[in-house]
Amino acid sequence: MSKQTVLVALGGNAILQPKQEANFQNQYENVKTSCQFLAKLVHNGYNIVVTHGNGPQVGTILRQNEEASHVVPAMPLDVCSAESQGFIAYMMQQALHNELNRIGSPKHVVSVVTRTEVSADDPAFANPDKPIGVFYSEEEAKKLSAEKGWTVAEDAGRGWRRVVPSPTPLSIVESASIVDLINGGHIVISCGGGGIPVVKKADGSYQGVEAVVDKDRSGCKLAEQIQADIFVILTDVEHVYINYGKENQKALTNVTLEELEGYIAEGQFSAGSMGPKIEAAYKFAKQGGTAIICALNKADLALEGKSGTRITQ
Ligand SMILES: Nc1ncnc2c1ncn2[C@@H]1O[C@H](COP(=O)(O)OP(=O)(O)O)[C@@H](O)[C@H]1O
Ligand SMILES: NC(=O)OP(=O)(O)O
Repeated sequence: MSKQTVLVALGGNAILQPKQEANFQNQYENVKTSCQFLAKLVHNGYNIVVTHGNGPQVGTILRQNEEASHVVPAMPLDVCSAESQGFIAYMMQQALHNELNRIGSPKHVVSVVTRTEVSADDPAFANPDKPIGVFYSEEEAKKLSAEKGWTVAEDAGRGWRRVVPSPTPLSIVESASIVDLINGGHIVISCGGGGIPVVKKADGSYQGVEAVVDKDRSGCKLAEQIQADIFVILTDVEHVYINYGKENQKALTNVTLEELEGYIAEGQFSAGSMGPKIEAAYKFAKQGGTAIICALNKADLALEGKSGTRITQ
């Protein structure tokens, strides 16, 4: 039987936990731990393509650029996205290579600078809602908004953050090259931070735009374009739950699209946290694939059907 291709989307906690300082050492230590779990999947015989978030990192890079603009020219947000993609991919490439060597499953790990096509007319450009950077109190966030002209918003009950436009991904520009790399036996890290947002002009050329694409939504698009067998969204909870955080909380293990539609209608999944993951998983399953939402440290068990929430038609 040919190997199954799994598109793995790594959540923010896999790189930086909410209360940690965003220094290199903290992020690299987290990435090293995450790569132990990714290496297990490779060892268990899956082809893996890894994508990841960049919200905290792209926000920090943007702020560095803005604060230092009197000394060195500031780069636009799409360039900051590219920087964050390269920085995170470097950590993962290094950590995954080292872990695969350690466990005796050496493989080539390669990262692709990936662009995501979006529409210049996407209504998200007039309605910024993607949180980036660090968390603030409401008071600090409103002060920064007044001083610097930022748009700020409350982020899923966790504090206040700067928000930027997050258009819908239409297509992953490098998907054909990613397929070639998978077929060549490489482990591919791609589409990090949702991909660098670009718009296509009438003459076929692309131009970067200032936005940050949601990594779960672009992960779904990439999974579709590379015809992945399974789309796994790794986060910090073992399952998707109904009545999450309440006394009658219940873990979902296997769920059909019809059941999921009911839960969505009941408002079971918070916008800004579980909501986008459910949206992406639903879309992938609707096309006939298997989507799994599970905890990073149980990814191998989830692929065996022993953990996580599995969404199918
Ligand atoms: N119905 C739900 N089931 C499980 N987790 C939920 C639910 N609703 C909200 N959440 C929250 O979603 C979080 C995962 O989303 P998020 O923090 O955005 O993930 P990541 O940064 O890993 O991409 C969980 O830690 C949990 O607090
Ligand atoms: N781009 C993106 O979705 O990043 P986070 O997952 O870190 O918010």
